[in-house]
Amino acid sequence: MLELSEVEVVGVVGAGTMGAGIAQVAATAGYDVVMRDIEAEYVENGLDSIDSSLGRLDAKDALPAEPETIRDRITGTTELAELAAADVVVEAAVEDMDSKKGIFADLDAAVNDGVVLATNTSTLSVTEIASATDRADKVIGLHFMNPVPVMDGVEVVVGERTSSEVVDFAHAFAEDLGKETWESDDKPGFVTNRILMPWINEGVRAFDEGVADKGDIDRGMKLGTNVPMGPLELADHIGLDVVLNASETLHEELGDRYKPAYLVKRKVAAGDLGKKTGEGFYKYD
Ligand SMILES: NC(=O)c1ccc[n+]([C@@H]2O[C@H](COP(=O)([O-])OP(=O)(O)OC[C@H]3O[C@@H](n4cnc5c(N)ncnc54)[C@H](O)[C@@H]3O)[C@@H](O)[C@H]2O)c1
Repeated sequence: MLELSEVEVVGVVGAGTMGAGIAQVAATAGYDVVMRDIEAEYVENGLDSIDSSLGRLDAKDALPAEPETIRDRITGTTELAELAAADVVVEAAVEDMDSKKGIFADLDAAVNDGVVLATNTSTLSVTEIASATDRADKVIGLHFMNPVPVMDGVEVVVGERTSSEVVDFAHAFAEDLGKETWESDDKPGFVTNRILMPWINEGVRAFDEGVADKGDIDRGMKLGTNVPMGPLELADHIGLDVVLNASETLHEELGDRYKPAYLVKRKVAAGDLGKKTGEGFYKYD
């Protein structure tokens, strides 16, 4: 299934922040979507967040169809077997190698031979994930950015065995979802997180070492380098647990310049994970 014109059904694994976003943009582009999570409650939460997001976009006249029409294209399920209908699958489950390998082995058995299996991993090796399947040539990274319906970019990550046809297909598919793409080799952190994680950790260390107040660090980077969020704000937005996990993976692979900042570890230990828990470097209502 390497012709985009033959793709009718998009499978999505995981109905969390990213899975729900990917399901939403695929349905908005006109595809039927099967979104699978492990518990009915997680599926429902994912569908609720899609409803809210579609409602917000509709209020801004930013949808190509009625929100109900788009929403009706999405089927939520806990059944792996329902993914058998998919012509391409994007996995957006937990960032853990053993889990991803288990999911890819299951997908490999569940879907047709020609189906491309993409992972939304932020930092894990696409090649290693692909090794859990008998179709490593059809496994690729499609690294969507958060929030998926809002962010324009998708990083296409090429594994050791990914075929050039699958790379072309991945770019075309992401573009059809309204995204612009860039390509990265399968090296730790790809382009984005390899550069972003040390930037965030350095911002946290600068704060910890008293270089400036946290507000001044964020304002300095925004006004000084034209980024929309400074490092501490962005860390809160991403989730400090996610930043720590990504930094630890990169540290393991790339050495000491990727060492997570101490304050990130301490905040995660305290349960202050950023926006999602109401407190990180800043407090949220
Ligand atoms: N959140 C971000 O900013 C962001 C950005 C880019 C990439 N990513 C990557 O996307 C992936 C998902 O991240 P997220 O933030 O959406 O996580 P999340 O925790 O919000 O959602 C993950 C979902 O996957 C489900 N899940 C776990 N095992 C599963 C299985 N076997 N089958 C089906 N569903 C399963 C969980 O129940 C959960 O609902 C991760 O690999 C992450 O690194 C996240």
